[in-house]
Amino acid sequence: MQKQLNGINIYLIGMMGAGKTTVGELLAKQLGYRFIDTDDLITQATHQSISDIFATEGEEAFRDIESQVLSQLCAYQKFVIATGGGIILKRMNWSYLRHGIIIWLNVPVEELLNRLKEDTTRPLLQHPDHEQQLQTLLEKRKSLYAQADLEIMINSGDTPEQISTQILEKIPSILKPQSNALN
Ligand SMILES: Nc1ncnc2c1ncn2[C@@H]1O[C@H](COP(=O)(O)OP(=O)(O)O)[C@@H](O)[C@H]1O
Ligand SMILES: O=C(O)C1=C[C@@H](OP(=O)(O)O)[C@@H](O)[C@H](O)C1
Ligand SMILES: [Mg+2]
Repeated sequence: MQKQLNGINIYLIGMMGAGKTTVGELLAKQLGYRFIDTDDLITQATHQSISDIFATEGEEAFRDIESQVLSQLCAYQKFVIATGGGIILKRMNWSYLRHGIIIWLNVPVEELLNRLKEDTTRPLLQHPDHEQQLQTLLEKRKSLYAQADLEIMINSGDTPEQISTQILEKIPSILKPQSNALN
């Protein structure tokens, strides 16, 4: 598979709680790729938690930093990149994401809710009604997530290992044949 990928990066997109970070780490191991999470890069670059950035500088400032971090990743190869759930919002980010293979982890709200019920780290989930908040965000974002190269439908009970395997099985179907323009 690595040979077929020819070093191209893999970007995981999807709602908060979709498993981008969890599945991404596994997928990287199976591909012999390195793993990176854009939120981690942002925290390292700013020495602030994501929540603190939202609280002190606001969401727009966070989105600008997120975009800068993403733009720098284009220079690298052989990475599985777990993105933040809102990375699809900025049109400019798609020009960076399109450097790689974009995979949407599509998880139903009830499963997201189940996974995030104890979560206190995500600033956009501080709304008292988590289900309503997730539903509203997903409705706004679904058409953007759907622009991914590959959609992985995930159901409750699907393990990270099963999802990673499913991704590996489906990637060949979206790889463009290597052009043999020189022959
Ligand atoms: N396939 C899965 N099944 C059950 N729980 C999962 C699965 N993938 C991730 N989780 C859990 O869901 C939460 C969010 O996972 P995470 O990888 O941080 O998602 P994201 O990066 O998309 O926000 C974590 O508690 C994680 O352990
Ligand atoms: O959905 C979003 O807008 C966000 C998702 C978070 O990342 P995860 O998707 O890893 O939770 C993080 O980037 C920030 O809280 C904003
Ligand atoms: Mg994450």
